[in-house]
Amino acid sequence: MRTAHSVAAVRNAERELMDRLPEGALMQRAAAGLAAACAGLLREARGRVYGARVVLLVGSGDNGGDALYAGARLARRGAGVCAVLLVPGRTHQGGLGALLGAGGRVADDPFDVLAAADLVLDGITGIGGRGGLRPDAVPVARAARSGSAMVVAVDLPSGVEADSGEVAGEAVRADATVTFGTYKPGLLVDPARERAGALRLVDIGLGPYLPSVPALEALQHADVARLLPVPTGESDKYRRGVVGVVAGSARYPGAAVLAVAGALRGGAGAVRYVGPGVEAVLARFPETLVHEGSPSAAGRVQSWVVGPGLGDGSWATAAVADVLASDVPVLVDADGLRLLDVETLRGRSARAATATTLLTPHAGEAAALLGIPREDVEAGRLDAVRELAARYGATVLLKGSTTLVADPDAGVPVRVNPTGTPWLATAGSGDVLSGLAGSLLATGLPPRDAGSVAAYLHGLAARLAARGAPVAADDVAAWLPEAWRNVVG
Ligand SMILES: NC(=O)C1=CN([C@@H]2O[C@H](COP(=O)(O)OP(=O)(O)OC[C@H]3O[C@@H](n4cnc5c(N)ncnc54)[C@H](O)[C@@H]3O)[C@@H](O)[C@H]2O)[C@@H](O)CC1
Ligand SMILES: [K+]
Repeated sequence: MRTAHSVAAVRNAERELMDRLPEGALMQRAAAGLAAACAGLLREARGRVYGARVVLLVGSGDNGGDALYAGARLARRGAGVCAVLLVPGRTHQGGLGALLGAGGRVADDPFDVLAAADLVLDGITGIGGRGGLRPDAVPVARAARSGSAMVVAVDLPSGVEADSGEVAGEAVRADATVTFGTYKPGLLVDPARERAGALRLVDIGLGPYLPSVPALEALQHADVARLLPVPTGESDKYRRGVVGVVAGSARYPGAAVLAVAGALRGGAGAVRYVGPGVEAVLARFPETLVHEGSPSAAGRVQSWVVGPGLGDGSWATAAVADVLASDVPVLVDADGLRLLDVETLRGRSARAATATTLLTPHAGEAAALLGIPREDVEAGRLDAVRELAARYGATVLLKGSTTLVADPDAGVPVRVNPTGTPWLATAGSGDVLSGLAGSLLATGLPPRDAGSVAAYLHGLAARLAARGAPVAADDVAAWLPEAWRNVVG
Protein backbone atom coordinates (compact mmCIF):
# COMPACT_ATOMS: atom_id res chain seq x y z
CA MET A 1 0.00 0.00 0.00
CA ARG A 2 1.27 3.44 -0.86
CA THR A 3 0.27 5.91 1.84
CA ALA A 4 0.22 9.71 1.94
CA HIS A 5 0.14 11.92 5.03
CA SER A 6 -0.99 15.48 5.53
CA VAL A 7 1.49 18.33 5.91
CA ALA A 8 0.51 18.68 9.58
CA ALA A 9 1.29 14.99 10.19
CA VAL A 10 4.64 15.35 8.39
CA ARG A 11 5.55 18.46 10.40
CA ASN A 12 4.72 16.74 13.70
CA ALA A 13 6.70 13.65 12.78
CA GLU A 14 9.65 15.76 11.67
CA ARG A 15 9.65 17.65 14.96
CA GLU A 16 9.70 14.45 16.98
CA LEU A 17 12.43 12.90 14.88
CA MET A 18 14.55 16.07 14.78
CA ASP A 19 14.60 16.19 18.58
CA ARG A 20 16.43 12.87 18.52
CA LEU A 21 18.94 13.74 15.81
CA PRO A 22 21.91 16.12 15.50
CA GLU A 23 21.08 19.51 13.95
CA GLY A 24 20.67 19.31 10.18
CA ALA A 25 20.80 15.51 10.02
CA LEU A 26 17.33 15.18 8.54
CA MET A 27 18.04 17.59 5.73
CA GLN A 28 21.25 15.69 4.98
CA ARG A 29 19.28 12.44 4.71
CA ALA A 30 16.87 14.12 2.32
CA ALA A 31 19.67 15.67 0.26
CA ALA A 32 21.61 12.41 0.08
CA GLY A 33 18.54 10.55 -1.26
CA LEU A 34 17.78 13.36 -3.66
CA ALA A 35 21.35 13.49 -5.01
CA ALA A 36 21.42 9.69 -5.44
CA ALA A 37 18.14 9.80 -7.40
CA CYS A 38 19.46 12.62 -9.63
CA ALA A 39 22.74 10.79 -10.20
CA GLY A 40 20.76 7.73 -11.29
CA LEU A 41 18.72 9.80 -13.75
CA LEU A 42 21.84 11.47 -15.15
CA ARG A 43 23.55 8.12 -15.61
CA GLU A 44 20.48 6.80 -17.43
CA ALA A 45 20.28 9.86 -19.67
CA ARG A 46 23.96 10.52 -20.44
CA GLY A 47 26.03 7.69 -19.01
CA ARG A 48 27.66 9.62 -16.18
CA VAL A 49 27.27 12.39 -13.63
CA TYR A 50 30.67 13.92 -14.34
CA GLY A 51 30.32 16.94 -16.60
CA ALA A 52 26.51 17.13 -16.37
CA ARG A 53 25.01 20.61 -16.24
CA VAL A 54 22.69 20.88 -13.25
CA VAL A 55 20.61 23.95 -12.38
CA LEU A 56 19.02 24.43 -8.95
CA LEU A 57 15.92 26.60 -8.61
CA VAL A 58 16.15 27.77 -5.02
CA GLY A 59 13.31 29.37 -3.07
CA SER A 60 13.36 30.90 0.39
CA GLY A 61 12.74 27.83 2.56
CA ASP A 62 14.15 24.44 3.45
CA ASN A 63 13.00 23.03 0.12
CA GLY A 64 15.67 25.24 -1.43
CA GLY A 65 18.07 23.98 1.25
CA ASP A 66 17.51 20.40 0.13
CA ALA A 67 18.23 21.40 -3.47
CA LEU A 68 21.44 23.22 -2.48
CA TYR A 69 22.84 20.34 -0.38
CA ALA A 70 21.94 17.83 -3.11
CA GLY A 71 23.59 20.17 -5.64
CA ALA A 72 26.74 20.21 -3.49
CA ARG A 73 26.81 16.40 -3.56
CA LEU A 74 26.45 16.36 -7.35
CA ALA A 75 29.15 19.02 -7.70
CA ARG A 76 31.52 16.82 -5.67
CA ARG A 77 30.88 14.09 -8.25
CA GLY A 78 31.98 16.37 -11.05
CA ALA A 79 28.69 17.91 -12.21
CA GLY A 80 28.67 21.61 -13.10
CA VAL A 81 26.08 22.95 -10.66
CA CYS A 82 24.59 26.40 -10.83
CA ALA A 83 21.99 27.86 -8.43
CA VAL A 84 19.24 30.28 -9.43
CA LEU A 85 18.34 32.13 -6.22
CA LEU A 86 14.73 33.31 -6.42
CA VAL A 87 14.84 35.22 -3.11
CA PRO A 88 18.55 36.01 -2.77
CA GLY A 89 18.19 37.63 0.66
CA ARG A 90 16.47 34.54 2.11
CA THR A 91 18.47 31.65 0.69
CA HIS A 92 19.30 28.69 2.98
CA GLN A 93 22.74 29.77 4.11
CA GLY A 94 24.11 26.38 5.10
CA GLY A 95 23.06 24.91 1.79
CA LEU A 96 24.51 27.78 -0.21
CA GLY A 97 27.81 27.51 1.69
CA ALA A 98 27.95 23.78 0.96
CA LEU A 99 27.31 24.33 -2.75
CA LEU A 100 29.93 27.04 -3.11
CA GLY A 101 32.38 24.96 -1.07
CA ALA A 102 31.89 22.03 -3.44
CA GLY A 103 32.65 24.17 -6.51
CA GLY A 104 29.11 25.14 -7.47
CA ARG A 105 28.18 28.69 -8.35
CA VAL A 106 25.30 31.16 -8.42
CA ALA A 107 23.85 31.92 -11.87
CA ASP A 108 24.12 35.42 -13.30
CA ASP A 109 21.38 34.87 -15.86
CA PRO A 110 18.88 32.12 -15.04
CA PHE A 111 17.68 31.80 -18.64
CA ASP A 112 21.19 31.20 -20.02
CA VAL A 113 21.95 28.37 -17.62
CA LEU A 114 18.50 26.82 -17.97
CA ALA A 115 18.80 26.72 -21.76
CA ALA A 116 21.91 24.55 -21.47
CA ALA A 117 20.91 22.36 -18.51
CA ASP A 118 20.78 18.55 -18.45
CA LEU A 119 18.86 18.48 -15.19
CA VAL A 120 16.90 21.08 -13.25
CA LEU A 121 16.16 20.63 -9.55
CA ASP A 122 13.00 22.43 -8.49
CA GLY A 123 13.53 23.62 -4.91
CA ILE A 124 11.27 26.68 -5.06
CA THR A 125 8.71 25.48 -2.51
CA GLY A 126 7.82 22.20 -0.83
CA ILE A 127 5.27 21.56 1.90
CA GLY A 128 5.52 25.22 2.97
CA GLY A 129 4.31 26.56 -0.40
CA ARG A 130 0.92 28.19 -0.71
CA GLY A 131 -1.12 29.49 -3.61
CA GLY A 132 0.76 28.56 -6.78
CA LEU A 133 4.04 29.92 -8.09
CA ARG A 134 4.74 33.60 -7.40
CA PRO A 135 4.88 35.76 -10.56
CA ASP A 136 8.70 36.05 -10.55
CA ALA A 137 9.07 32.25 -10.46
CA VAL A 138 6.73 31.63 -13.40
CA PRO A 139 9.09 32.55 -16.28
CA VAL A 140 11.91 30.58 -14.65
CA ALA A 141 9.71 27.48 -14.26
CA ARG A 142 8.61 27.81 -17.88
CA ALA A 143 12.21 28.12 -19.07
CA ALA A 144 13.12 24.99 -17.11
CA ARG A 145 10.45 23.12 -19.04
CA SER A 146 11.20 24.52 -22.47
CA GLY A 147 14.77 23.21 -22.77
CA SER A 148 15.80 19.57 -23.03
CA ALA A 149 16.57 19.19 -19.32
CA MET A 150 14.86 16.68 -17.05
CA VAL A 151 13.00 18.50 -14.31
CA VAL A 152 13.14 16.87 -10.88
CA ALA A 153 10.88 18.30 -8.18
CA VAL A 154 12.19 18.36 -4.63
CA ASP A 155 9.50 16.88 -2.32
CA LEU A 156 6.66 18.33 -4.46
CA PRO A 157 6.39 20.19 -7.77
CA SER A 158 6.45 23.81 -6.63
CA GLY A 159 3.07 25.49 -6.88
CA VAL A 160 0.90 22.46 -6.09
CA GLU A 161 -1.07 22.21 -2.85
CA ALA A 162 0.41 19.35 -0.83
CA ASP A 163 -2.73 18.43 1.12
CA SER A 164 -5.39 18.69 -1.55
CA GLY A 165 -3.78 18.13 -4.94
CA GLU A 166 -5.11 21.50 -6.08
CA VAL A 167 -3.09 23.69 -8.43
CA ALA A 168 -3.90 27.33 -7.78
CA GLY A 169 -2.26 29.19 -10.64
CA GLU A 170 0.94 27.93 -12.23
CA ALA A 171 2.99 25.01 -10.98
CA VAL A 172 6.20 23.31 -12.03
CA ARG A 173 5.71 20.36 -14.37
CA ALA A 174 8.24 17.73 -13.34
CA ASP A 175 9.48 14.56 -15.03
CA ALA A 176 10.13 13.07 -11.61
CA THR A 177 9.50 13.98 -7.99
CA VAL A 178 11.71 12.84 -5.14
CA THR A 179 9.67 13.10 -1.95
CA PHE A 180 10.75 12.67 1.64
CA GLY A 181 9.44 10.54 4.48
CA THR A 182 6.00 9.82 3.05
CA TYR A 183 3.94 10.67 -0.02
CA LYS A 184 1.88 13.84 0.24
CA PRO A 185 -1.78 13.63 -0.91
CA GLY A 186 -1.12 16.10 -3.74
CA LEU A 187 1.39 13.70 -5.30
CA LEU A 188 -1.31 11.10 -5.84
CA VAL A 189 -4.38 13.21 -6.71
CA ASP A 190 -5.01 15.19 -9.90
CA PRO A 191 -4.58 17.89 -11.02
CA ALA A 192 -1.32 17.98 -8.99
CA ARG A 193 -0.47 14.32 -9.66
CA GLU A 194 -0.08 15.06 -13.32
CA ARG A 195 2.65 17.65 -12.53
CA ALA A 196 4.72 15.24 -10.46
CA GLY A 197 5.94 12.73 -13.07
CA ALA A 198 7.54 9.52 -11.78
CA LEU A 199 7.49 9.34 -7.99
CA ARG A 200 10.34 8.28 -5.76
CA LEU A 201 10.15 8.11 -1.98
CA VAL A 202 13.28 8.70 0.11
CA ASP A 203 13.15 7.17 3.58
CA ILE A 204 14.40 9.72 6.11
CA GLY A 205 13.27 7.75 9.15
CA LEU A 206 9.88 9.47 9.65
CA GLY A 207 7.90 6.20 9.58
CA PRO A 208 7.64 5.52 13.34
CA TYR A 209 6.49 9.09 14.02
CA LEU A 210 3.76 9.28 11.38
CA PRO A 211 0.14 8.52 12.38
CA SER A 212 -0.78 4.91 11.65
CA VAL A 213 -3.86 6.08 9.73
CA PRO A 214 -2.76 8.03 6.64
CA ALA A 215 -4.82 10.71 4.89
CA LEU A 216 -4.79 8.81 1.63
CA GLU A 217 -3.82 5.36 0.42
CA ALA A 218 -3.26 3.78 -2.97
CA LEU A 219 -3.68 0.05 -3.44
CA GLN A 220 -0.92 -1.89 -5.18
CA HIS A 221 -0.99 -5.33 -6.80
CA ALA A 222 -0.43 -7.24 -3.54
CA ASP A 223 -3.23 -5.36 -1.75
CA VAL A 224 -5.68 -6.03 -4.57
CA ALA A 225 -4.66 -9.70 -4.73
CA ARG A 226 -5.42 -10.01 -1.01
CA LEU A 227 -8.88 -8.45 -1.42
CA LEU A 228 -10.03 -10.34 -4.50
CA PRO A 229 -12.58 -13.08 -3.81
CA VAL A 230 -11.37 -16.65 -4.27
CA PRO A 231 -14.04 -19.32 -4.81
CA THR A 232 -13.60 -22.46 -2.72
CA GLY A 233 -14.67 -26.06 -3.36
CA GLU A 234 -17.82 -25.29 -1.38
CA SER A 235 -18.84 -22.39 -3.60
CA ASP A 236 -21.82 -22.63 -5.84
CA LYS A 237 -23.10 -19.74 -7.89
CA TYR A 238 -25.37 -18.49 -5.11
CA ARG A 239 -22.68 -18.66 -2.43
CA ARG A 240 -20.36 -16.67 -4.68
CA GLY A 241 -23.03 -13.97 -4.74
CA VAL A 242 -25.62 -12.79 -7.23
CA VAL A 243 -25.42 -9.21 -8.46
CA GLY A 244 -28.56 -7.52 -9.75
CA VAL A 245 -28.09 -4.97 -12.54
CA VAL A 246 -30.82 -2.39 -13.20
CA ALA A 247 -29.60 -0.48 -16.23
CA GLY A 248 -30.35 0.49 -19.81
CA SER A 249 -33.42 1.87 -21.51
CA ALA A 250 -34.96 1.85 -24.96
CA ARG A 251 -32.70 4.79 -25.70
CA TYR A 252 -29.54 3.35 -24.13
CA PRO A 253 -29.70 -0.47 -24.37
CA GLY A 254 -25.89 -0.59 -24.64
CA ALA A 255 -25.45 0.59 -21.04
CA ALA A 256 -27.23 -2.54 -19.84
CA VAL A 257 -24.95 -4.75 -21.93
CA LEU A 258 -21.78 -3.01 -20.72
CA ALA A 259 -22.81 -3.04 -17.04
CA VAL A 260 -23.58 -6.76 -17.32
CA ALA A 261 -20.24 -7.29 -19.11
CA GLY A 262 -18.45 -5.73 -16.11
CA ALA A 263 -20.59 -7.62 -13.60
CA LEU A 264 -19.89 -11.00 -15.22
CA ARG A 265 -16.16 -10.45 -14.66
CA GLY A 266 -16.27 -9.23 -11.05
CA GLY A 267 -16.37 -12.53 -9.19
CA ALA A 268 -20.11 -12.87 -8.48
CA GLY A 269 -21.53 -16.32 -9.25
CA ALA A 270 -24.42 -14.98 -11.34
CA VAL A 271 -25.73 -11.75 -12.81
CA ARG A 272 -29.42 -10.97 -12.66
CA TYR A 273 -30.46 -8.28 -15.15
CA VAL A 274 -33.65 -6.28 -14.57
CA GLY A 275 -34.86 -3.67 -17.05
CA PRO A 276 -35.97 -2.92 -20.57
CA GLY A 277 -32.79 -4.25 -22.21
CA VAL A 278 -33.42 -7.98 -21.69
CA GLU A 279 -33.21 -8.80 -25.37
CA ALA A 280 -29.95 -6.96 -25.95
CA VAL A 281 -28.40 -8.44 -22.81
CA LEU A 282 -29.40 -12.02 -23.63
CA ALA A 283 -28.22 -11.68 -27.21
CA ARG A 284 -24.75 -10.90 -25.93
CA PHE A 285 -24.65 -12.77 -22.61
CA PRO A 286 -27.01 -15.79 -22.57
CA GLU A 287 -25.72 -16.73 -19.09
CA THR A 288 -27.55 -13.73 -17.56
CA LEU A 289 -30.67 -14.27 -15.40
CA VAL A 290 -33.30 -11.78 -16.53
CA HIS A 291 -36.47 -10.14 -15.25
CA GLU A 292 -38.70 -7.44 -16.71
CA GLY A 293 -40.75 -6.39 -13.67
CA SER A 294 -39.66 -4.47 -10.61
CA PRO A 295 -36.24 -5.27 -9.09
CA SER A 296 -37.64 -6.47 -5.75
CA ALA A 297 -39.67 -9.14 -7.55
CA ALA A 298 -36.69 -10.45 -9.50
CA GLY A 299 -35.38 -12.97 -6.95
CA ARG A 300 -32.57 -12.84 -4.42
CA VAL A 301 -29.44 -10.81 -4.98
CA GLN A 302 -26.52 -9.97 -2.70
CA SER A 303 -26.04 -6.51 -4.24
CA TRP A 304 -27.67 -4.13 -6.71
CA VAL A 305 -26.22 -1.87 -9.38
CA VAL A 306 -28.71 0.76 -10.46
CA GLY A 307 -28.51 3.61 -12.92
CA PRO A 308 -26.35 3.22 -16.06
CA GLY A 309 -28.33 4.36 -19.10
CA LEU A 310 -31.58 4.15 -17.16
CA GLY A 311 -33.02 7.46 -18.36
CA ASP A 312 -35.50 9.20 -16.10
CA GLY A 313 -38.88 7.73 -17.00
CA SER A 314 -41.37 6.56 -14.39
CA TRP A 315 -40.09 2.95 -14.52
CA ALA A 316 -36.55 4.15 -13.84
CA THR A 317 -37.64 6.35 -10.94
CA ALA A 318 -39.61 3.53 -9.34
CA ALA A 319 -36.77 1.05 -9.89
CA VAL A 320 -34.25 3.28 -8.12
CA ALA A 321 -36.59 3.70 -5.13
CA ASP A 322 -37.28 -0.05 -5.09
CA VAL A 323 -33.59 -0.93 -5.04
CA LEU A 324 -32.80 1.63 -2.33
CA ALA A 325 -35.51 0.06 -0.17
CA SER A 326 -33.59 -3.23 -0.11
CA ASP A 327 -31.21 -4.23 2.68
CA VAL A 328 -28.35 -5.37 0.44
CA PRO A 329 -25.42 -3.20 -0.72
CA VAL A 330 -26.44 -0.87 -3.56
CA LEU A 331 -24.25 0.87 -6.13
CA VAL A 332 -25.88 3.96 -7.66
CA ASP A 333 -24.42 5.30 -10.89
CA ALA A 334 -25.25 7.75 -13.69
CA ASP A 335 -29.02 8.39 -14.05
CA GLY A 336 -29.58 6.69 -10.70
CA LEU A 337 -27.70 9.55 -9.05
CA ARG A 338 -30.23 12.05 -10.38
CA LEU A 339 -33.20 9.93 -9.37
CA LEU A 340 -32.24 8.99 -5.84
CA ASP A 341 -34.14 10.37 -2.90
CA VAL A 342 -31.64 11.77 -0.43
CA GLU A 343 -33.64 10.95 2.71
CA THR A 344 -34.13 7.33 1.60
CA LEU A 345 -30.43 7.11 0.91
CA ARG A 346 -29.46 8.46 4.32
CA GLY A 347 -31.97 6.18 5.99
CA ARG A 348 -30.41 3.03 4.54
CA SER A 349 -27.45 2.74 6.90
CA ALA A 350 -29.74 3.35 9.90
CA ARG A 351 -32.10 0.58 8.75
CA ALA A 352 -29.60 -2.28 8.42
CA ALA A 353 -25.83 -2.65 8.67
CA THR A 354 -25.90 -4.59 5.40
CA ALA A 355 -27.65 -1.74 3.55
CA THR A 356 -24.46 -0.02 2.45
CA THR A 357 -24.41 2.36 -0.53
CA LEU A 358 -21.70 3.18 -3.06
CA LEU A 359 -22.27 6.25 -5.26
CA THR A 360 -20.09 6.45 -8.39
CA PRO A 361 -20.36 9.95 -9.89
CA HIS A 362 -18.06 11.53 -12.46
CA ALA A 363 -17.11 15.16 -11.86
CA GLY A 364 -20.26 16.55 -13.50
CA GLU A 365 -22.56 14.31 -11.48
CA ALA A 366 -20.62 15.09 -8.30
CA ALA A 367 -21.02 18.80 -9.02
CA ALA A 368 -24.79 18.37 -9.38
CA LEU A 369 -24.96 16.41 -6.12
CA LEU A 370 -22.98 19.11 -4.31
CA GLY A 371 -24.66 22.05 -6.06
CA ILE A 372 -21.35 23.57 -7.19
CA PRO A 373 -19.75 24.12 -10.62
CA ARG A 374 -18.04 21.15 -12.25
CA GLU A 375 -14.74 23.05 -12.42
CA ASP A 376 -14.74 23.32 -8.64
CA VAL A 377 -15.01 19.55 -8.31
CA GLU A 378 -12.23 19.03 -10.85
CA ALA A 379 -9.96 21.53 -9.11
CA GLY A 380 -10.55 20.14 -5.61
CA ARG A 381 -11.35 16.47 -6.06
CA LEU A 382 -10.25 15.32 -2.63
CA ASP A 383 -12.40 17.87 -0.82
CA ALA A 384 -15.32 17.10 -3.11
CA VAL A 385 -15.28 13.34 -2.53
CA ARG A 386 -14.97 13.77 1.24
CA GLU A 387 -17.80 16.29 1.30
CA LEU A 388 -20.07 14.06 -0.80
CA ALA A 389 -19.46 11.02 1.41
CA ALA A 390 -20.17 13.03 4.55
CA ARG A 391 -23.24 14.77 3.17
CA TYR A 392 -24.89 11.66 1.70
CA GLY A 393 -23.78 9.21 4.40
CA ALA A 394 -22.53 6.84 1.68
CA THR A 395 -19.26 5.64 0.23
CA VAL A 396 -18.43 7.71 -2.83
CA LEU A 397 -16.25 6.79 -5.80
CA LEU A 398 -15.40 9.96 -7.75
CA LYS A 399 -14.33 8.95 -11.25
CA GLY A 400 -11.41 10.61 -12.99
CA SER A 401 -7.82 9.98 -14.00
CA THR A 402 -7.06 9.56 -10.29
CA THR A 403 -10.33 8.01 -9.12
CA LEU A 404 -11.00 8.57 -5.40
CA VAL A 405 -13.06 6.47 -2.98
CA ALA A 406 -14.16 7.99 0.34
CA ASP A 407 -16.14 6.50 3.20
CA PRO A 408 -18.60 8.64 5.15
CA ASP A 409 -16.42 8.09 8.24
CA ALA A 410 -13.82 10.85 7.93
CA GLY A 411 -11.35 8.83 10.01
CA VAL A 412 -10.95 6.26 7.24
CA PRO A 413 -8.29 7.06 4.62
CA VAL A 414 -9.51 8.00 1.16
CA ARG A 415 -8.32 5.55 -1.50
CA VAL A 416 -6.82 6.88 -4.72
CA ASN A 417 -6.52 4.67 -7.77
CA PRO A 418 -3.06 4.53 -9.34
CA THR A 419 -3.94 2.55 -12.49
CA GLY A 420 -6.06 5.13 -14.32
CA THR A 421 -5.27 6.06 -17.89
CA PRO A 422 -6.64 8.82 -20.12
CA TRP A 423 -7.79 6.09 -22.54
CA LEU A 424 -10.52 5.29 -20.01
CA ALA A 425 -12.28 8.54 -20.84
CA THR A 426 -14.45 6.73 -23.36
CA ALA A 427 -18.19 6.23 -23.65
CA GLY A 428 -19.52 3.32 -21.65
CA SER A 429 -16.41 2.69 -19.57
CA GLY A 430 -18.28 3.88 -16.46
CA ASP A 431 -21.02 1.30 -17.12
CA VAL A 432 -18.41 -1.47 -17.09
CA LEU A 433 -16.95 -0.09 -13.85
CA SER A 434 -20.31 -0.02 -12.10
CA GLY A 435 -21.08 -3.62 -13.06
CA LEU A 436 -17.64 -4.72 -11.91
CA ALA A 437 -17.83 -2.89 -8.56
CA GLY A 438 -21.37 -4.17 -7.98
CA SER A 439 -20.20 -7.71 -8.63
CA LEU A 440 -17.43 -7.31 -6.05
CA LEU A 441 -20.04 -5.99 -3.58
CA ALA A 442 -22.04 -9.17 -4.14
CA THR A 443 -19.01 -11.29 -3.20
CA GLY A 444 -18.98 -9.56 0.18
CA LEU A 445 -16.38 -6.82 -0.21
CA PRO A 446 -17.27 -3.64 1.72
CA PRO A 447 -18.03 -0.62 -0.52
CA ARG A 448 -14.65 1.10 -0.14
CA ASP A 449 -12.81 -2.10 -1.06
CA ALA A 450 -15.24 -2.99 -3.85
CA GLY A 451 -14.93 0.50 -5.35
CA SER A 452 -11.17 0.76 -5.11
CA VAL A 453 -10.51 -2.80 -6.31
CA ALA A 454 -12.89 -2.27 -9.23
CA ALA A 455 -11.18 1.00 -10.18
CA TYR A 456 -7.80 -0.72 -10.00
CA LEU A 457 -8.78 -3.66 -12.22
CA HIS A 458 -10.69 -1.40 -14.60
CA GLY A 459 -7.67 0.91 -15.07
CA LEU A 460 -5.31 -2.00 -15.47
CA ALA A 461 -7.60 -3.68 -18.01
CA ALA A 462 -7.71 -0.44 -20.02
CA ARG A 463 -3.93 -0.19 -19.97
CA LEU A 464 -3.50 -3.81 -21.01
CA ALA A 465 -6.09 -3.43 -23.74
CA ALA A 466 -4.84 -0.06 -24.97
CA ARG A 467 -1.07 -0.50 -25.13
CA GLY A 468 -0.89 3.01 -26.56
CA ALA A 469 -3.98 2.88 -28.79
CA PRO A 470 -7.60 3.89 -28.17
CA VAL A 471 -9.85 1.36 -26.44
CA ALA A 472 -13.61 0.91 -26.38
CA ALA A 473 -15.52 0.16 -23.17
CA ASP A 474 -16.19 -3.32 -24.53
CA ASP A 475 -12.42 -3.92 -24.77
CA VAL A 476 -11.98 -2.87 -21.16
CA ALA A 477 -14.58 -5.43 -20.08
CA ALA A 478 -12.97 -8.12 -22.24
CA TRP A 479 -9.55 -7.48 -20.67
CA LEU A 480 -10.76 -7.62 -17.05
CA PRO A 481 -9.86 -11.34 -16.67
CA GLU A 482 -6.33 -10.54 -17.89
CA ALA A 483 -6.08 -7.70 -15.36
CA TRP A 484 -7.27 -10.07 -12.63
CA ARG A 485 -4.62 -12.67 -13.66
CA ASN A 486 -1.99 -9.93 -13.76
CA VAL A 487 -2.81 -8.99 -10.17
CA VAL A 488 -2.99 -12.47 -8.67
CA GLY A 489 -0.21 -13.95 -10.84
N1 LIG B 1 11.32 20.12 8.16
C1 LIG B 1 12.25 19.18 7.99
O1 LIG B 1 12.82 18.64 8.90
C2 LIG B 1 12.61 18.75 6.67
C3 LIG B 1 12.17 19.49 5.61
N2 LIG B 1 12.55 19.18 4.41
C4 LIG B 1 12.29 20.09 3.30
O2 LIG B 1 11.77 21.29 3.75
C5 LIG B 1 10.58 21.60 3.03
C6 LIG B 1 9.71 22.47 3.86
O3 LIG B 1 10.46 23.62 4.14
P1 LIG B 1 9.83 24.99 4.61
O4 LIG B 1 8.93 24.73 5.73
O5 LIG B 1 10.96 25.91 4.83
O6 LIG B 1 8.93 25.43 3.42
P2 LIG B 1 9.22 25.54 1.85
O7 LIG B 1 10.66 25.54 1.56
O8 LIG B 1 8.38 24.51 1.22
O9 LIG B 1 8.59 26.93 1.49
C7 LIG B 1 8.45 27.93 2.44
C8 LIG B 1 9.03 29.21 1.95
O10 LIG B 1 8.49 29.54 0.69
C9 LIG B 1 7.77 30.76 0.75
N3 LIG B 1 6.58 30.57 -0.05
C10 LIG B 1 5.37 30.09 0.31
N4 LIG B 1 4.56 30.02 -0.75
C11 LIG B 1 5.27 30.40 -1.82
C12 LIG B 1 4.99 30.51 -3.19
N5 LIG B 1 3.80 30.22 -3.66
N6 LIG B 1 5.98 30.94 -4.03
C13 LIG B 1 7.20 31.26 -3.54
N7 LIG B 1 7.51 31.18 -2.24
C14 LIG B 1 6.57 30.77 -1.38
C15 LIG B 1 7.51 31.03 2.19
O11 LIG B 1 7.50 32.41 2.42
C16 LIG B 1 8.71 30.35 2.86
O12 LIG B 1 9.82 31.22 2.90
C17 LIG B 1 10.02 20.26 2.67
O13 LIG B 1 9.15 20.32 1.57
C18 LIG B 1 11.29 19.51 2.34
O14 LIG B 1 11.72 19.79 1.03
C19 LIG B 1 13.51 18.10 4.18
O15 LIG B 1 14.78 18.65 4.23
C20 LIG B 1 13.37 17.02 5.17
C21 LIG B 1 13.46 17.55 6.52
K1 LIG C 1 9.74 21.76 -4.99
